[in-house]
Amino acid sequence: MKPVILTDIEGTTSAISFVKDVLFPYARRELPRFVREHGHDPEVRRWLDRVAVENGAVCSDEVIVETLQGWIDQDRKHTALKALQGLMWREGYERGDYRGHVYPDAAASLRRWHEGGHRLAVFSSGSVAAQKLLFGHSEAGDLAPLFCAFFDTEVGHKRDADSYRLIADQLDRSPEDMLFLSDVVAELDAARDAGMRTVLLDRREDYPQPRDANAGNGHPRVESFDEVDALLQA
Ligand SMILES: CSCCC(=O)C(=O)COP(=O)(O)O
Ligand SMILES: [Mg+2]
Repeated sequence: MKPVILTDIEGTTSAISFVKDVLFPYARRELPRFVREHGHDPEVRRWLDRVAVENGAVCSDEVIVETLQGWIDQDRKHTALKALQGLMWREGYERGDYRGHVYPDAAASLRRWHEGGHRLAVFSSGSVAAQKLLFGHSEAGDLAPLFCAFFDTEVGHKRDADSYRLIADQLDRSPEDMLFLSDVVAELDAARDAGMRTVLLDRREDYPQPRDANAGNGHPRVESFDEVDALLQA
C-alpha cells in the first residue's frame, strides 16, 4: 500500500510571504467591515463570542476586532481567528484580489503523487475552509480535488502527537503508513512521536539560513518536493 502523504501548507506547499504579506494584511484590513456587515450571521457570531470569552468579559465588537487584529500581528493560531480569516479570505479569492500561492514543484509533485495512487491530505493551522480556498484558487489551478481530507486545529494542536494519531485513525491508516511534510521541526517531532515518517521542508525562499542536521532534529531534510520521491522509495 502506498503511504498517505500528509502536508502542512505555510512554508511547505506555499510561501510564508504569501501568508504573511498577502493573506494576513488582507484579513487585518477587512476585519472591521466584515464584523460590521456579518457580525449577526450565526456562524460569524459563534466565533466572535469565542474571542469575547477568551477576553474574559462581555466586550464590544470593537474590542473583539482589536483583539483579533492583535492576534494576527502575533500570528496566533487560535481556532476562532483561523475560522474568521477563512470566511474573509473567501471574498478576496472570489473577487480575484489574489490567488493561492503553491510552489511549482509542490503543485507538480502533488499531481504526480495523486496520479500514482497516493492518498493526499492536509494538516494546517489555517481553517479547513481556508485550506480548500487556497488550493481551489491556486496559481497552479484547482488543486483541491487532489486531496481526500483536510484537517485543522479542530483535530488538535500541530505540536501534539495525539493530533497525528487521530488523523491516521480518521484516514483508516496506521501512522507508520503515513508521511508528514512540514517546515516546522516541532510539528515533525509530534508526527514522529505518533509513528509517522517525516520530512523537513527547508525552502531557500522561506529559510535563507539552511537548518543543519542538529536543528532539523534528525528529520530527513529537503529543499523542494522534487527530493521527496527518493525518500518515498527508501
Ligand atoms: C490555510 S491558508 C492560511 C495559512 C494560515 O493561516 C496558517 O496559519 C498557516 O499555518 P500552517 O499550519 O499551514 O503552517
Ligand atoms: Mg508550516
